[in-house]
Amino acid sequence: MECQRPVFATPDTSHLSPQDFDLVYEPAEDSFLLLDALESEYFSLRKLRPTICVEVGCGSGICITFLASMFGPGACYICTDINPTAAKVAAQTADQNKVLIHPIVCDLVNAINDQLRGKVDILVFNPPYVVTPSNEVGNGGIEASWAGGEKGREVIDRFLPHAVQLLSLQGILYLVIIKENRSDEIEDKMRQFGLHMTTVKNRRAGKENLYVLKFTRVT
Ligand SMILES: C[S@@+](CC[C@H](N)C(=O)[O-])C[C@H]1O[C@@H](n2cnc3c(N)ncnc32)[C@H](O)[C@@H]1O
Repeated sequence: MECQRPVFATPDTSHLSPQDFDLVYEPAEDSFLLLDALESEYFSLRKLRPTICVEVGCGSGICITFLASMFGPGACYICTDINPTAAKVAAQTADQNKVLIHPIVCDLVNAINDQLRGKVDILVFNPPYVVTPSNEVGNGGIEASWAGGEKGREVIDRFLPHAVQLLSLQGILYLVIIKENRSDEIEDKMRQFGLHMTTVKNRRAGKENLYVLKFTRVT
């Protein structure tokens, strides 16, 4: 008998107000595409028996909360954001949805790099990917949600070498990008680090062509 993939509810963010979303990224098409991708990967991810899941740039906390609902209390759920309000709001989202997460305020994965090297089973990042002038990158606050600099890749390119180091042998990275970020160039970079890339989801949303890329170690 064929086993049906379970459907997971989108985390409840009704506790967040419009004022919260002046300070923290409001879940949008990119966030929901990432949730769809994770849900579609449920069986492959379950096989990993994940023990450590990390989201970089958690914003409202919708994605890490979704992962925590998928895999339950057997794993540890850590998320980071450079925006302190995002870390606070993400903790509230987890509470609202009755899961436990550990938000950390830091640049990318600086605070967990050493302790979690080679230990992360599921790593996700919906990064600031919009093509903007370089001087808009890393300005903090809500602008940090989208400002990606040249080719929209300045934050992504800084993150990729860290991702490679964090992943466990079986670990999987899911990364949201848009067409302008040049998936072919990202694929070349990651191949040099020994990672194989596939596309899990692709959707057009207004002007944006969104992709969820998946990276695994070449065995
Ligand atoms: C596009 S939003 C995604 C938010 C959330 N994950 C979602 O999918 O709705 C990008 C997030 O990355 C965070 N961010 C940007 N630069 C970062 C950095 N250098 N280190 C950690 N987080 C960063 C932003 O503050 C923002 O919350």
